Formats: sequence, structure tokens, C-alpha cells
Amino acid sequence: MAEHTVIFTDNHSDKYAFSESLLQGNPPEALSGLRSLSGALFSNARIADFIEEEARHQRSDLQPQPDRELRTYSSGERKKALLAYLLQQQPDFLILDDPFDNLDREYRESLSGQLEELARTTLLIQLASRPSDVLPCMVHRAFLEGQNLVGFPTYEPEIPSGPRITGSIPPPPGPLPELPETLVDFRDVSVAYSGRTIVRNIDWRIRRGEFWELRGPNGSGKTTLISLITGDNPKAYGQELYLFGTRKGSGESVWDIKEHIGYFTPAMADRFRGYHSVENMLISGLTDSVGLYQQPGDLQLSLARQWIGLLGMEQEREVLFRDLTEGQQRLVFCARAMIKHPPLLILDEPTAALDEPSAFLVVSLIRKMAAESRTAVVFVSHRPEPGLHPEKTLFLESGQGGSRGRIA
Ligand SMILES: Nc1ncnc2c1ncn2[C@@H]1O[C@H](COP(=O)(O)OP(=O)(O)OP(=O)(O)O)[C@@H](O)[C@H]1O
Repeated sequence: MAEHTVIFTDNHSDKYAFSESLLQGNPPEALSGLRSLSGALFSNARIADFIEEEARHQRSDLQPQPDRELRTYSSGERKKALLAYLLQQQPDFLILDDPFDNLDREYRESLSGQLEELARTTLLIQLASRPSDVLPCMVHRAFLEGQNLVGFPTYEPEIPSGPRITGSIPPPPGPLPELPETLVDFRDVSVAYSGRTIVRNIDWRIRRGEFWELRGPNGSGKTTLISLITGDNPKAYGQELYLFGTRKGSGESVWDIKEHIGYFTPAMADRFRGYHSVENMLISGLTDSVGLYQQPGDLQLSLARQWIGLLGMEQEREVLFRDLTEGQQRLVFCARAMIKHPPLLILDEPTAALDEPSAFLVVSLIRKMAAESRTAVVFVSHRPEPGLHPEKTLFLESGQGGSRGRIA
């Protein structure tokens, strides 16, 4: 009989193929007990699939409330909804792919309690990129090397020390745009949905070249604030909010704003099918499209190659994006958002679900960009990120009547 098993992963682990093999009844010998059982997958990628389905068809099967889109829920709320949805199907086993990623302490504790309870009736297979995430109920341990399970049932993970990015940030493709010193200016901004205030009286000024962290628990309003900047949120209108020197809602187009912003969140990589080479992915960061439809110029090629050199990915230059490890994909997406040296770079939980060495590599790339360019960087996270050392942090502190901001 199979027991609760934690499978440690790193960025070379093929979690996708492995999970599929379990769900399709072809487990490796060590987990042969799963062969005739029905399984379900709890992962960020599944949530991303539902959101994509919703974007295409205005609805998906995962819709906690009929009149509200899944994409508008916070990460913690989405995970709760996915778990409830999967449990309705009464699976014999549940694959938990980094279940605690993107969750703050409160949600972690509540989910962890729920999973421990579930472990009494349902077999759990946890995929863990961070040893500190392992659920106490786990009986067996193994490591996923590529698609193969090794070290079963007593694998002990090592705590590795991480490599870092060395070398310098390549130059921008051309002169930087003339912009005012203050790029973003929130003046006493409050946002409410259906009468419930989410953030209250936010004052936040981001100046050229500053390195910010935006930190707060799940549901505190981080994504809401960011979407006011990136132009995706109608609540921005009527606020006293200035972007790149222009008051929001004074006739600027979303494209005027987007032109000055580099943005990355891991859901972009989850959704992206990835039939482009690393080199083309980077060049596409200069042309504002995913993929490439024209022959790149010499300058574009040269810059892309300099970035590839910085990332230490010369061997992967022609490799298709989909064939990279998850850590490499994140690095490429971050570099793609940086290559133009946008005046403002927003990275929304860029290290979620990465193993520690890869998270460290992504953080060291971001620090380098913040230190060596005129780009203002905003790193969004719900927990302190080891090694980040931002210059300033805006903490969103949940409270009665919405989150308030505290700058430190
Ligand atoms: N369109 C909407 N309608 C109703 N409520 C919304 C909408 N968009 C966001 N909310 C609510 O606002 C709150 C803040 O959400 P937001 O996604 O900004 O939080 P967050 O800090 O980014 O959380 P997380 O770290 O989990 O992503 C949540 O309770 C969310 O459910």
C-alpha cells in the first residue's frame, strides 16, 4: 500500500511529466500502489489553466462565485477554491505541487491544517522544492531526478549554497526616455470592491532608480495596487494617481503606460507554451511581443547575446523555452522584462515555487539590475526574500476597513 510521500524537486525535475504519469496510472515502481487509484493535481499551473479558460470563454469550472472572475481573487483564495473543487471529485490521491507557494503564514497554517486533516482519508504526494515546506504527515521521501524517482523511501535533501550572477548588466538599446524624477505617485489612494475597502489612504512615491519591495499578507491588496499602475484596473480612474508625470485618467492610453513598464509574474511562464528559442525570447523583450515575427537587427542580436552571457546560458541559446528548467525560464522571463531598461520594472512574486539555489539566482539578477541601471524596481512578495535587500519597503498591513501602507 502506498504511503504519504514527499518528493523533493529541483529545477531539473520534470514535475509535469511525473505528475502526468501518476495521474494516468503509470507510476514508477516505488509508487506502484497508485496504479489503479484516481488522482487529482493541486498546483499553480492548474489555477493558471482555469484563468486562461476564463479569459477565453468568460467562464471556467473553477468559479467560487457566479458573478466574479477567478483572476480577481488573491492567491490564497484561489488555492482554497481549487482544493474544494478537487475534493468534490473525491480522488484517492492528491498530488500537491508546492502547495505553500505564494501563501503567507496565515494561509499556510490554515492550508497545512486542512491537508493534515485530509491525510487521514486521502493519500498525499507532495512535490517540494523547499525542504522547509514538507508536511509533517509525510512518511516516505524521495527525489525527482529528471523524470526518475531516486532515494526512495528515505531521501535526505542537502541544503545547497547558491551560485550567483556575475558580470555587468548590458546597456540599454538606446537613449532612456525623458521622464520626471517621480515615476509613480499615489496620493491618499483607497480602493473598495462591492463596498469592502481593500486598501486605504495609500501614499507611495516611486522615483527613478529606486529599489522597492511591496510586501503584505495574502489578500492585503498588493496585486490591486500593482494593477492600478499597470493599467489593468478601472478603479484607478478618479484616484489621485500620477504615472510618469501624468494624472491617471487624463487621456493617456494603456500603451503609453505599458511602454514604460517591464513586468513579470510566474503565471506568465505557466501560460506560455514556449516554442521560441531563448535568444528570440530575449529579443522579443525589445519588440514588446512574445515570439518574433521579423528578422532581428544586429543591435538586438548583440544585446540578446550579452544578456545570455550574463545569465550564463550560452549553451541554451538555441534551446526552446519549453525545454528549459523552471529556474532558467524565470531567469529568461526576468531578463526579457529588463532588456529594454524600462523606467519601471515590476516583478510579482518572481521566485514562487523555485528551489532555493534558483530563487537565489533570480534575486541576484534583480539586485544587479537595481544596482546597475536607472530602472526603478518593485519586487512584490508576501514574505521576506533572502538576500534581496531592497532600499525601501512598502508594507501593506491588514486591518479593519482595509490595508494601510507603512514605509520602512
Ligand atoms: N474585482 C474584484 N472584486 C471583488 N473583490 C476583489 C476584486 N479584486 C480583488 N478583490 C479582493 O481584494 C482583496 C485583495 O486582493 P489582492 O489580489 O490585491 O491581494 P494580494 O495582496 O495581491 O494577495 P495575494 O498575495 O494572495 O495575491 C482580496 O480579498 C480579493 O478577493
